[in-house]
Amino acid sequence: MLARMTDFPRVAVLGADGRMGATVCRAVDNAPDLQLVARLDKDDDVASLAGRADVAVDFTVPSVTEANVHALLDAGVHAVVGTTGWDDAALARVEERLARTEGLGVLVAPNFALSAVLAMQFAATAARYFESAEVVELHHPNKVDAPSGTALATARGIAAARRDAGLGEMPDATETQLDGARGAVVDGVHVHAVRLRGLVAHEEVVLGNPGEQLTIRTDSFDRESFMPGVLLAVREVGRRPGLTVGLEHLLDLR
Ligand SMILES: NC(=O)C1=CN([C@@H]2O[C@H](COP(=O)(O)OP(=O)(O)OC[C@H]3O[C@@H](n4cnc5c(N)ncnc54)[C@H](O)[C@@H]3O)[C@@H](O)[C@H]2O)C=CC1
Ligand SMILES: O=C(O)C1=N[C@H](C(=O)O)C[C@H](O)C1
Repeated sequence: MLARMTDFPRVAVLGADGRMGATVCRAVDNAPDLQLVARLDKDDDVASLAGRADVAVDFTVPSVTEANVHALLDAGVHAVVGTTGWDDAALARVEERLARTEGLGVLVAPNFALSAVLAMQFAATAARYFESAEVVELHHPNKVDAPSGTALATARGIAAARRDAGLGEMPDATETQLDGARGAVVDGVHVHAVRLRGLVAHEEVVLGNPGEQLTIRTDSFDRESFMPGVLLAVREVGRRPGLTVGLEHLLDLR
């Protein structure tokens, strides 16, 4: 059965007992135009949502999120996904699955906070003008993946912009190092991950030229920062059949 978005979409949350899932449940509950109809966590059956939910929001763990999306599509439910761990192959499998199902939409976004979406955009815009660019992400110590999905997307955006501009490798004379001292390398961009009690989700992009530096920084001090973006995606996903990657497409930024 295919979900047809009503005026008051019925929303399910996957990962409802988690930090993000619980925050999303509260946000949906408080939204006058949305109905929270199901809170699922591990061991709950996604197939049970068929005919009961129009949209499901997935904030679970990287190891299960793709399977959840396929199960949601089987159940005829649109999906909004914030969970990290998506690579090109996983996205391509979902796109291929969507091509066989008219009318369903999936939106996957590495970050739903406006400041983070803008920071990624600003970093990609600035990248072509600087010799050097590195990404430092800083998160709470309960995070299970490193680097963050946002940092991966930021680094890939910087790398693509540098490639388009014909820039070569960044200057780096390092000959010897302790393992990890220069961070992970994502498409040629160094990415550093800090885990610190007290933090929520933060990222700094530093870009350097001789004699000058540009710093672009985004801070989510509270998970509330992700909620306007999540709710926007919930309201819009049914109007966007197929796969959408990134909240920027709903914000008219690209
Ligand atoms: N895109 C964005 O704006 C944001 C993305 N995230 C990402 O969202 C994900 C969740 O983050 P947190 O809420 O902090 O993690 P968390 O560990 O607090 O919550 C994950 C929840 O998923 C549940 N879960 C595990 N397997 C499941 C399954 N098969 N079905 C249903 N539920 C299952 C767990 O029991 C837990 O309750 C992470 O990948 C994180 O990086 C987090 C914040 C913002
Ligand atoms: O785990 C988190 O907390 C976050 N995860 C996402 C990521 O990995 O980019 C988004 C945000 O940084 C918070």
